[in-house]
Amino acid sequence: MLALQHVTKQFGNYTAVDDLNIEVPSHEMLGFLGGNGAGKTTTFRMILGLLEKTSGSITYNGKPIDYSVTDEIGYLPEERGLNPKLKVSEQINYLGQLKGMKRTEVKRELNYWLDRFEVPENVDKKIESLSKGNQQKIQLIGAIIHRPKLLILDEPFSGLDPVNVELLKAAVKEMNDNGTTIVFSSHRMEHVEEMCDRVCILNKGRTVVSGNIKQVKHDFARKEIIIAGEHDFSQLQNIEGVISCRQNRHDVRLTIADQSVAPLVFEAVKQLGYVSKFEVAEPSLNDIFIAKVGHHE
Ligand SMILES: Nc1ncnc2c1ncn2[C@@H]1O[C@H](COP(=O)(O)OP(=O)(O)OP(=O)(O)O)[C@@H](O)[C@H]1O
Repeated sequence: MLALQHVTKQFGNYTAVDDLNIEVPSHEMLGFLGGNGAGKTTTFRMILGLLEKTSGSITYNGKPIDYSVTDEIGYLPEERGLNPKLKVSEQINYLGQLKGMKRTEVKRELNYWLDRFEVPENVDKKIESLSKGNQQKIQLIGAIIHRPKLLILDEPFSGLDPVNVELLKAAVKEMNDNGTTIVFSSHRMEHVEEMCDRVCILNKGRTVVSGNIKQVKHDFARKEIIIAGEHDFSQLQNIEGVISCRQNRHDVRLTIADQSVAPLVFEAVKQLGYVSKFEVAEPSLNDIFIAKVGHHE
């Protein structure tokens, strides 16, 4: 279990992370969301001991994180740090040996991941000759080469095309299925929604939402109603408790203040006539993010 209790980080008078509490049980995956400057990278750096916290406690399996456990941890930093002049095999060998691996082990793992990421031909190429997306694959391989028990990924899927996003997501999911505890930051709500058990949303250093994603959605009072039919539904937005009404190409989506508004909307829709769909759905993480943070950059 990774546990952060009352963690605060101040840079001078500026509080970048404010009284943060997070628990990630072993084998679970936490999605760490927040706008630009919310404090995600600062939190990761404190977990890894790269940055001193101002106050609070950070423990992994009940103990402070120090050099005795760093070999169990993998980290994909936001500022990618590969040496452009090295060959892929040299770079990964260097990182693997820092984690105490033998050359033969590194070679076996590297070949496995290069195959998984569909770039086995890159093994002897210089990093600087690879595309940005392929460099990112190598950087991720560097973070997971030693099969860490705890994996911290700062924006692992940013800047990738959709095919490569899927490849890297599948790898991260595989690590989690094999028992690795994972924390990753993202600006993409749907990645977190799809992959994680838990979520923590930060806004200006403070937690605005935290917990099991199903529970967070359940507890969030607002719901979404999806209606499909051939009528003009615009009058529905006049019903008390309807917060917004969006007409999409194939359906209409209403945000309602809480579940009790749904029967009122249903009665009004019945008056209009036949509809092919009427569904009361849990809000998406995107809805929750926008409601709690106020915008989505
Ligand atoms: N070394 C530093 N000195 C002073 N302020 C800093 C330092 N590092 C970060 N900050 C500030 O702390 C705040 C949080 O930054 P951080 O990089 O943790 O945000 P983030 O959530 O990772 O943002 P992004 O999504 O844009 O990467 C920002 O206002 C940033 O300017």
